Amino acid sequence: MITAQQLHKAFKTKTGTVKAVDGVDFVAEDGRITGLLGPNGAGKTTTLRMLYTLMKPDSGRVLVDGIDAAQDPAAVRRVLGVLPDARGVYKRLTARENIRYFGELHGLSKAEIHERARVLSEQLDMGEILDRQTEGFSQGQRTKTAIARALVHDPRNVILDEPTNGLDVMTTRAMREFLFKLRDDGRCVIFSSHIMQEVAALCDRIVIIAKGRVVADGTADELRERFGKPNLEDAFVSAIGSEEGLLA
Ligand SMILES: Nc1ncnc2c1ncn2[C@@H]1O[C@H](COP(=O)(O)OP(=O)(O)OP(=O)(O)O)[C@@H](O)[C@H]1O
Repeated sequence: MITAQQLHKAFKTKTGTVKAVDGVDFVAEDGRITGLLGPNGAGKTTTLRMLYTLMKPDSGRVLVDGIDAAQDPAAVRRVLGVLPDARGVYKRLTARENIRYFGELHGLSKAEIHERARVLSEQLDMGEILDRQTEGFSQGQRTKTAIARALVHDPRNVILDEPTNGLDVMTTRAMREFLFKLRDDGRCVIFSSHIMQEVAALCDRIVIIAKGRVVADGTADELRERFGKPNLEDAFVSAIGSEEGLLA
């Protein structure tokens, strides 16, 4: 379970201060897919970066399985798998070597790494690419490698920044199935997207973020009811107060 409590993060730029995240609160439960939905620049990536300990909040608290990320970031990382926005796959290594490297960083044995690579490559349909050097991989192949690498230590919590970004229809469908499987295993899955249809298709719970704040939070049905709209798209427009972000 991942809890974000009153997260704030501002960046100083040459032209002033940008409040990227301005009081974000939500709880992502186990066995659920929680989607952070918001237009470009809403603060999704910054929120996720604080959740996975890459960035310290100016104020507020992150708890992962009850562990305070500020007090014990290493323990948080052990129970977390992360697909960051920059996939960062090592291009001199094969996909399997990328997975192995992360497994070694997590202190897994050779046998454990071998088994996890087998299971993940099967689930992500990576058979043909597993032993290819990743240089020249397509976006989808890089994303799969980065996901397999992120999950090598079988974490209970999974955070994915725009996991279907740039994927074709078939790969997106396969990715959805994969995320459903993670959920059905009882994991806590959080992902971000600016594509409403994507979030609607995948999420049990939707957290709508605009201008660094949570403007609505609930199931698709709850959001439709709350805004008195027949479909999620209209509810989303009402929640964020404009049509920006719909033109995915
Ligand atoms: N390192 C930084 N320095 C300055 N401003 C930043 C930095 N990181 C993020 N921002 C600003 O914070 C705001 C939120 O950015 P963030 O990347 O979190 O949004 P996002 O919701 O993930 O957007 P997108 O859908 O476009 O990826 C934006 O205005 C962005 O320009």
